[in-house]
Amino acid sequence: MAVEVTGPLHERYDEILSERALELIGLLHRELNQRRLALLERRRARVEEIAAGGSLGFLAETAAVREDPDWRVAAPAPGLVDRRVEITGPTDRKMTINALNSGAKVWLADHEDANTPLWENVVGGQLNLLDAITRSIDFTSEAGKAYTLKPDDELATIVVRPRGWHLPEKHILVDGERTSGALVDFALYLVASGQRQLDRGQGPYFYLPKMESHLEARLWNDAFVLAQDFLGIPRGTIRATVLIETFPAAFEMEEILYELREHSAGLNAGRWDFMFSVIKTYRTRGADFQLPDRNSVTMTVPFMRAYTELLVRTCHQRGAHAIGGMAAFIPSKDPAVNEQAFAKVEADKRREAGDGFDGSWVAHPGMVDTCRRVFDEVLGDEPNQLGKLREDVQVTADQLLDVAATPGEVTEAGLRNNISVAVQYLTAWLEGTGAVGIFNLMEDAATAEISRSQIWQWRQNAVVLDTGRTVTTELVTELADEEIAKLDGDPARYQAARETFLEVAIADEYADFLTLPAYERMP
Ligand SMILES: CC(=O)SCCNC(=O)CCNC(=O)[C@H](O)C(C)(C)COP(=O)(O)OP(=O)(O)OC[C@H]1O[C@@H](n2cnc3c(N)ncnc32)[C@H](O)[C@@H]1OP(=O)(O)O
Ligand SMILES: O=CC(=O)O
Ligand SMILES: [Mg+2]
Repeated sequence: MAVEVTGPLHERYDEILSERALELIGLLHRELNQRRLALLERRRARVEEIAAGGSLGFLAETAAVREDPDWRVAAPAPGLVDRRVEITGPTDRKMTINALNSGAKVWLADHEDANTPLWENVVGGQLNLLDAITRSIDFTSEAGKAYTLKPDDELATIVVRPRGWHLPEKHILVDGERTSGALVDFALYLVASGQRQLDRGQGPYFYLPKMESHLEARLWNDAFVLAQDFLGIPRGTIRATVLIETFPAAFEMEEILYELREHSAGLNAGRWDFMFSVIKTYRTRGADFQLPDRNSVTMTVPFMRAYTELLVRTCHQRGAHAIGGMAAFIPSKDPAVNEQAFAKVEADKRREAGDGFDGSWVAHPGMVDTCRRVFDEVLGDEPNQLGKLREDVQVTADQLLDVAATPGEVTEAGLRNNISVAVQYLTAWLEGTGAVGIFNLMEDAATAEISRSQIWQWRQNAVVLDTGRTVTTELVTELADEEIAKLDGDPARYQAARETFLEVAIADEYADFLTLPAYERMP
């Protein structure tokens, strides 16, 4: 059986779904898919061990990698030396132009947390990237506003984030099997745009999400080697920054860098998925691993400090960039809210720059200047802080695991907020939009995962709220209906999201990712 495309073929889709791209997808699938599925199974086995009383920790079998002082990752590639401000966002046409023009050094072109893997987004996003790279992109809004790219030297470097290892792609089959969304996004970009990026003096660069172990990093590295050999481009051409955004990966940062060292462009502290993963991994272990209301878990609580400090030290010891995470505040039309949002983003970036991060993320073009100004002050004339080795940092496994030291309470307002955010986000996601502003915050797949996972854990732990009510299936269902009634428009619009929400927030069997059942509801 061959490689089959079952999704509709719209105008120009043949430029992305080329024979060569499909051939590469076939090769990657046949060589790597069994390993991918086995690694996903391994994730489940680890959660079961933890549920039975086990614990995460640094690995004995990889001690030699951590103890060898001599290895380093590859030197930074062109366009990735100075990464003081990185903007993230989906790859629709208007946002592609806005992000590239934003003044950020890097644009994380997102096919992951900020994207719904609707077929039209999967292929259409790649077309927009191709047009951006060939400088042929433009856009006119319904109101007649025209968008074009600024001159080359003012544009951000493109770094594409493919889907995580867990998501399938149902519109491309190999030998009758669904393919991996991660490998599809990777291969489509590499074949359509990789050489063009090299011709422009940069390269095919990626951000790799949601990995849980160094073995998953090895799988990516093997995909890179296979793809480079297939295309006849030198090994090490592809570069990848790995998001350390799962609890297990925090114990394998050094090993992840090592596996990818020839292709590595550093690590990023993906705080939102990290928080989701903490809840998910220890969800049945009672109060010691229970977090309070989502909005009260800041980056300065002990386990978050431990994780980010260790990340900077690990990266800089190995010559790799350490990139900070996303403050979810976005500009608001309300001046008081706006002032607070900017103050919070500034404080967040100031902490990161002071800790030694080489740059950080913003969710909105309006935040680029704030982040740049803060990093400018700390970097001076240097493009990064790779020389700041942070030898003062010593982080133990116990510090990484100290979730219990997080202050804060679980309130009914927090529960209602989680319900409303999750339902509103799922509604947008099912309609094809993967990032939205809700209650003055950026919400995406990672933040929605926190909301629904907290509810699952609070119900599991029968938490008593500040109002004296206990979190039960009945209470969550009742509050969901109350919160949906407050939303604008026809309540019928929220029905599919309500059903998906209840499935992922209170069903006895915990769904590994909310996007998995949601994807099955999509065409
Ligand atoms: C946990 C994580 O993984 S974080 C990374 C993943 N998440 C993201 O990337 C989210 C990125 N941010 C966004 O998608 C958006 O900022 C949103 C959805 C939160 C808010 O977007 P909007 O509601 O359009 O905000 P707003 O109306 O203030 O936008 C003003 C302008 O900025 C543009 N804009 C806003 N955010 C972005 C962005 N991230 N990239 C490019 N352009 C952007 C808008 O398109 C709009 O353009 P226009 O004036 O030309 O029409
Ligand atoms: O991808 C980033 C995160 O915080 O999650
Ligand atoms: Mg994430």
